[in-house]
Amino acid sequence: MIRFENVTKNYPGNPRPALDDINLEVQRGEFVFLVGASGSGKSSCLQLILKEERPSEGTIFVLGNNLGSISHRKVPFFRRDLGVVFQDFRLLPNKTVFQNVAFSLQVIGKSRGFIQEAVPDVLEMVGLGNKSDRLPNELSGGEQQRVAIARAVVNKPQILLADEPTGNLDPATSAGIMKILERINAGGTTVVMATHEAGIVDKMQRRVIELVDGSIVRDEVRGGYGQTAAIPELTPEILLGAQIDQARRDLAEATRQAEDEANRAREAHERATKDAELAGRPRFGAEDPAPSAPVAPARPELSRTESTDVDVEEHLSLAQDLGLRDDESDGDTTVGPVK
Ligand SMILES: Nc1ncnc2c1ncn2[C@@H]1O[C@H](COP(=O)(O)OP(=O)(O)OP(=O)(O)O)[C@@H](O)[C@H]1O
Repeated sequence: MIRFENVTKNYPGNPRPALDDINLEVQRGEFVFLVGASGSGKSSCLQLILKEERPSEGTIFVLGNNLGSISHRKVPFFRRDLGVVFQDFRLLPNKTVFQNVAFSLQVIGKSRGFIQEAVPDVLEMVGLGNKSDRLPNELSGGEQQRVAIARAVVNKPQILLADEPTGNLDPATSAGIMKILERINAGGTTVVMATHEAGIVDKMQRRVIELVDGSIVRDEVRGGYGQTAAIPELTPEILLGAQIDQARRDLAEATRQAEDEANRAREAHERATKDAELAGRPRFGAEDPAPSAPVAPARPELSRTESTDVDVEEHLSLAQDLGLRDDESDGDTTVGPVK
């Protein structure tokens, strides 16, 4: 169903490969966790499966297609058999729950009748049958993710790719999301999920593929999150702790020096005032204040994120994110099926 043969992925400007000579095979109906520290190559794997990125070396087969042989025009068709779920939901904010799910079917040219039947079914399946008229901002994070899952599976894809789908959710809500993904998998959909969540992986006891620096270091049929995936994330924290301690010491030393300097200046000022008084000279005027400790320069203003209007561009880019539109169709503002 998914096969990587000696796949290496290099990104421009990055001397180390994101994926380094990977070989893996995922069978139909499997539930696979991709685990590993940040930067280990999990998202790159998913992007390669979706043909969002091309391998620098090696060959990838998905659903019997050699991805290197699929032309750009055919990519949207290929992606119809793949559903995608992201950590940040990526819902259209001004569309209702129903419209968000219907969107992915409209994009691929499904009939009105099909949409009217399929959308309520899938919303029922994710437990949102009674919320189809709500807008995304009227839903909890877990509910928004359920809408995103409904949108990903409404067309019954053979493969569901999930990139940190529980990353923004609390443990109880995440457990609900995992139940839905399990149900989708039980219905025959192959699920590949990248995650950092040890608790979920340990509880599910499914296949675990662990990446370290772009290499597969573990591929277990029924595995847990493991120890090594966590070590690279802990190490920087330890280093960070040492750096914070050093920064504190540096700051204390700089403060002490500044105070010494201010004291010396104040003493000199007092001495000079006294000398002037003794010599019968005028005192220092108000326009000649006592030196004070240096003032820290003002911090530069942080730039504010610009708000963007919901418009055609947003719909097009969402269609691209969902793999329903070829991202190289410059100037083409339709999101319908490629003929
Ligand atoms: N578009 C890109 N351009 C350059 N380097 C990239 C790009 N995308 C990813 N990388 C690099 O490739 C490596 C793997 O990144 P990837 O996003 O696949 O890791 P990840 O395991 O999914 O990380 P995370 O858990 O933080 O999402 C990292 O070193 C990353 O900086």
